[in-house]
Amino acid sequence: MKILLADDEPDVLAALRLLVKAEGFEVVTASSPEAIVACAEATPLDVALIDLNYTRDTTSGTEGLDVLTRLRAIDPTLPVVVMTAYGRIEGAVEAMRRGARDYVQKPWENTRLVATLRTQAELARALRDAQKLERENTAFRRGELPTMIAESRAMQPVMRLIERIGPSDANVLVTGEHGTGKDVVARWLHGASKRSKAPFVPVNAGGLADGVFESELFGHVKGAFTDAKADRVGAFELADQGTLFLDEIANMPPTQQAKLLRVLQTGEFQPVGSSKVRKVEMRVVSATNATIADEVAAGRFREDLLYRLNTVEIQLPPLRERPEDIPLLASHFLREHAGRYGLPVTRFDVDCVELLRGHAWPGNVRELRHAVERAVLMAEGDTVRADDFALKPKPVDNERKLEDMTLEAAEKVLAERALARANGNVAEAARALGLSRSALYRRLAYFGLRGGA
Ligand SMILES: Nc1ncnc2c1ncn2[C@@H]1O[C@H](COP(=O)(O)OP(=O)(O)OP(=O)(O)O)[C@@H](O)[C@H]1O
Repeated sequence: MKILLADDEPDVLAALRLLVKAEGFEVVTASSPEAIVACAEATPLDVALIDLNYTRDTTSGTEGLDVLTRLRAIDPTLPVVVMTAYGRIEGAVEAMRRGARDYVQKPWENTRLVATLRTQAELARALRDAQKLERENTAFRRGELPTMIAESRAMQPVMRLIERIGPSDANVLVTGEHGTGKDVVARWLHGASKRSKAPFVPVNAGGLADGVFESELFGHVKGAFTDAKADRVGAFELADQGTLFLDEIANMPPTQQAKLLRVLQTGEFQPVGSSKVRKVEMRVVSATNATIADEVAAGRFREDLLYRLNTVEIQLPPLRERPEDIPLLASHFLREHAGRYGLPVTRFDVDCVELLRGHAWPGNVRELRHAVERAVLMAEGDTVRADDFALKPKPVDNERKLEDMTLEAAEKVLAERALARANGNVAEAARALGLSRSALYRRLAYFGLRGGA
């Protein structure tokens, strides 16, 4: 989570920075109204903590209030918390009237300040997600399915399974490493089901603090807790008749697992602070990158909850096990990013395919997507070249690949590596390979390689 801290006193900024960094926030700082605005324009933020007074006008707080108005214009969903000096509550009241989400008085109390910032960031994230969801659900209602490229042999059984169970009501657990496309599969399943006119609601189930979990899933009523300034509809209610997508389920703490299980068993829940029981009906698709059977065996994940979730399990292979999809995915991402940035890039140079297929892709499809995005931005003219990718050769992968090579190809790779290690000195490389210098020269000429000495 990214936070902007703004104050004109360097000591205050330093103390705040230390405090929130230790809590896992990523920090940017500003010490003038202009810098605050510039920062908010340049970086996506989760929350801003701004002082109301700056040197030009140290006590009235009007500079801070102006900044607040400008921040609201840049991004109305950015939660702003204001700081005032002790005893200057009027400024805080006016700031709240102008859209600040909360205020703290100096000297602040660390625990409370951090809790306020975290709550505001999480609530704002939920609001932003809801807006994104609305846009996506409009696409589902039009009958659109997300693009899913899966031509490789390893993906064929997966695709057959997805197509067969898509229209059914079965709960599905999607497993696979980070970035393998679990989210895409969940959306596809929803889009292909009879529920596609009802909402698809994703929840990062593994990333919610206890205080936010219930509010996020079950909603709350106004006044249920200090920050509950209005009623909030939870994910369960939003997903009624549709699909609830629970991501990162293996990271849920035991208390949350128990609460989730209860609702899945009964279909009933109560929003926080309400005594009214709501009843809902939905399909649940969940996802994890952990080996969930191991989590159950280790006692970290409830077996009865797993049975509720994994009526069908879909295992997505990592990208390195489906290299045939790499060129197709790369072309798809090239079109996407060229379109997004309005660039005339239309093709890859031939070397690129070899480069991309040879990379190990520990971050899977997401890493490939980012790599293509960068390359599209770097490309000159209409063609992406191998140099436009910032891919480092992966020694581990080369080792593995030697086994798949013909003897001649492996010999060439070994000669290249020996030369590289000897900084191009043929005599030294020959010694390392156990060849005479002239024998290595002959091999190099044959392979079209050149030694430097
Ligand atoms: N088969 C595919 N065809 C097209 N795009 C894909 C495919 N698989 C993944 N992507 C794209 O790759 C990116 C990562 O995919 P996604 O978010 O679905 O992965 P994930 O497994 O849910 O990741 P994480 O475990 O980190 O949540 C997304 O931008 C997604 O659109």
